[in-house]
Amino acid sequence: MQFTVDLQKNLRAGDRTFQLQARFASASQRVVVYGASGAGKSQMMKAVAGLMTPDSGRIELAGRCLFDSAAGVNLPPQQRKVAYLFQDYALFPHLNVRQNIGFGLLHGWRNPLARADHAAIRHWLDAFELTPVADQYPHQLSGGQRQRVALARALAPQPQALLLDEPFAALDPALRERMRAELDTVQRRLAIPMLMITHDPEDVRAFGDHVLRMEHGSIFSEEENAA
Ligand SMILES: Nc1ncnc2c1ncn2[C@@H]1O[C@H](COP(=O)(O)OP(=O)(O)OP(=O)(O)O)[C@@H](O)[C@H]1O
Repeated sequence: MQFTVDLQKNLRAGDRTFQLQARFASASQRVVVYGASGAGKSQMMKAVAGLMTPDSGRIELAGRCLFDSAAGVNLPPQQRKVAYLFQDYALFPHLNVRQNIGFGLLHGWRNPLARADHAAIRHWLDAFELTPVADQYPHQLSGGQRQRVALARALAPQPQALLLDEPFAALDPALRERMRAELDTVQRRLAIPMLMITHDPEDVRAFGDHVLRMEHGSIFSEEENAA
């Protein structure tokens, strides 16, 4: 199995409660979970990434246990070896493109400028055609360039899985199509397991080898297509 997720979490905000009961297993490398706003998709992703601790359950990625409440396992996010791409890309505004990509690789560096020309950074700059804008800052980039920087930064530390939260939501339609094609190529080239949450049917069509539907905190299986 590439993904085994079975988690429970009771979320409370004031007198409102939300019960997350996400359960699925997939042998596919491209799993898409879709559902309306508020269905619980982001909370599930946070649990997989280690940014939210479920009340109980078990999470495995490619046979590696990340969380198991019964066994007392709860790996911290940095040990999970997953890349989490947020909707808004969350690039560091005060770091240029080269430094943003290098951040994950050179975690804890004291002087970003001195160490930023690492061979791996050059590789990713090249792979995503970002070399011409390597010294520019996020606010000086187009939406597509920002998305490519975020993807390069996520992939640079060679994660074992890619988690994507509405990765194209902020892009205009033409760019969205291009970036979908780009992600499609990159995922196939690296053969990296990918879990995407979205409410866009086009994402489901493009990446849903295994499609799951989420409603009111629970997951329903839809279909598993040949890769
Ligand atoms: N920290 C929290 N405490 C309590 N409830 C929360 C918390 N975070 C989210 N929720 C609730 O959990 C539910 C699921 O939220 P979540 O962000 O996972 O939905 P989503 O499916 O990702 O929606 P969207 O597509 O809009 O991002 C919502 O009802 C939300 O109000």
